[in-house]
Amino acid sequence: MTKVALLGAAGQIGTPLSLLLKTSPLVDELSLYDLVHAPGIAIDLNHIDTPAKVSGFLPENDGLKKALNGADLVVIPAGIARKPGMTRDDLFKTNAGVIRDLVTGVATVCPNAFVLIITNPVNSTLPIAVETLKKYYVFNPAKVFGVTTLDVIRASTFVAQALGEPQPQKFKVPVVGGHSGATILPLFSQSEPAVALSEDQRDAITYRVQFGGDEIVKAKAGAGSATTCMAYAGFRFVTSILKAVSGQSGIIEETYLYLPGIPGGKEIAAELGVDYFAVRVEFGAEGATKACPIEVLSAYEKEKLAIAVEELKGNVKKGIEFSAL
Ligand SMILES: NC(=O)C1=CN([C@@H]2O[C@H](COP(=O)(O)OP(=O)(O)OC[C@H]3O[C@@H](n4cnc5c(N)ncnc54)[C@H](O)[C@@H]3O)[C@@H](O)[C@H]2O)C=CC1
Ligand SMILES: O=C([O-])CC(=O)C(=O)O
Repeated sequence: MTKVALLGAAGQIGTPLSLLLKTSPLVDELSLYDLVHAPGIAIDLNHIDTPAKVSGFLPENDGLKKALNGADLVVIPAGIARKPGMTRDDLFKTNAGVIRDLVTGVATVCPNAFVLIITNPVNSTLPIAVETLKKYYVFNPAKVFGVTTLDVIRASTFVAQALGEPQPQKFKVPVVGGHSGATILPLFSQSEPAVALSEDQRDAITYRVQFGGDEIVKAKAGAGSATTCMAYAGFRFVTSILKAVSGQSGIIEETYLYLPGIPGGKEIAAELGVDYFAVRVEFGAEGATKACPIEVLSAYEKEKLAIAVEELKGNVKKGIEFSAL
């Protein structure tokens, strides 16, 4: 029996993600939690003819506790989203406290669950989640992740568009670093299959992956940021983890995590000089089993990597300092 809890379920990501999770054969129970509307969304979803049983909770009457009770995996898109003119870091003031409070719930109710943080700024909210779990002595580095799957999906999509290739999923492009602007680093030199990009194409696609979020924020003109593509990305990551948990081998996804806690991660963190970084990660039944080395970079990528690391250091520090207050 696998129970998934979705916190922030009534939001623009939460709603389509709850639909996708309801259709998953890997999910037996789905609990939805939000400040608003979650019980109604649960009833709505329960009219779908798939086996997963959905329940919905609001904060009153210990709703968070009930939502988390027995959860194997908790996915969190709760908090506020960007409007034009805002950076992801501008969300910190509101979302830092949201993550601390919700993860405190995880630490006390379902401390062994996987925890997937979608809420921005992920570069800082993941360290907050980790520090919160550490306070309760329940942090398991193999199970706590910042969701960066959308960056990977964008890299495949945009490179395929640039090359006029009809099957975007054919391109596996590692994306390392963090999840905002210059901290996002797609490694087109390591694309499989290999891609021959002109310098102009490489620069333009790298920029578009780094700032793809802004493209949507601008186009939505105040109505929010990436939502349906994020629900798709979040579902892909949840599915990969649940497949690995169910015994499937060979599962690899990029994710932003606390590297020193994972086999292979300590070396990468020492080399980079930062403990939190997205890399390709191998998954097994108990979570992350290996952080894959970043491999040989082009001169262009090396330059971008140094910029990403510097910016990330500040983002990580901000999250850790918040948690120390
Ligand atoms: N990691 C990634 O790649 C991406 C992350 N995001 C981030 O995901 C987050 C959610 O985005 P949207 O769904 O578009 O926002 P939204 O505003 O539509 O939904 C957020 C939901 O969270 C709920 N919420 C707020 N505080 C809460 C709390 N303390 N407990 C429970 N629920 C709470 C709200 O009631 C709302 O239903 C944002 O921070 C956004 O920046 C968005 C796209 C991509
Ligand atoms: O840009 C935003 O605020 C939402 C996001 O993280 C993305 O689209 O990658």
